[in-house]
Amino acid sequence: MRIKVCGLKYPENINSVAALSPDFMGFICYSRSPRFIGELDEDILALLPDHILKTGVFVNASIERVNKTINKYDFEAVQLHGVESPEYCAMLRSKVIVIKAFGVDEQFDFGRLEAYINKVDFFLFDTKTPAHGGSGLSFDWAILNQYTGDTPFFLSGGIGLNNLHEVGNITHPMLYAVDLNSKFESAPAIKDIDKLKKAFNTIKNI
Ligand SMILES: O=C(O)c1ccccc1NCC(=O)[C@H](O)[C@H](O)COP(=O)(O)O
Repeated sequence: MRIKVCGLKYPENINSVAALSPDFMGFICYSRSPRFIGELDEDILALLPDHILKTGVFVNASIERVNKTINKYDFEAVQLHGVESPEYCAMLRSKVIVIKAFGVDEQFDFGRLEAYINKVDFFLFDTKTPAHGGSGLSFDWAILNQYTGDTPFFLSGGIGLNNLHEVGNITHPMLYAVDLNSKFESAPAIKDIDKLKKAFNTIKNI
């Protein structure tokens, strides 16, 4: 099981999380989020180990702005949390790994995903909220049984030490990674390293 830690912003904390060797680190490029990276110095990210995929997280940004930000931070992946179209995703996929996020609730229609097949590398299933992400709320993971596609996915939304062990009960063959964010914070964008260490140990045994 791969691990993504999302919502990093502060240099010292970024380096402490990197020392845990997650597979992906997410940097929020959406100004309405409390985890927005703002004018984060690109030299901080340039020093991260190559095996950690630096991921820019966007919500309905223009392709120009996404491309500019990819170039600035040398992102290897983008995660898209708005209503980005399959064509938009395909344009970015010629350059970086594309993770398309969907807000899931009881009414979610997995048929919507068909248009994205071969246009994205991964789906990310998050809890549907008006804030687009970072809610700290989980959804009913049983809904994932309705997903019969073969694009691998990240499980996201309100994952914490309280429910992480239940991830081990998910037998879906396309579950690729778990996404850890607000449940591992002492304040927005400040990750609690001890909590993350516990989570990494749990995930290693899944
Ligand atoms: O984290 C945010 O503030 C955020 C805001 C807007 C769009 C996406 C955002 N985060 C993206 C993520 O990958 C989060 O890890 C995901 O939404 C789950 O967050 P949480 O429920 O806090 O675990």
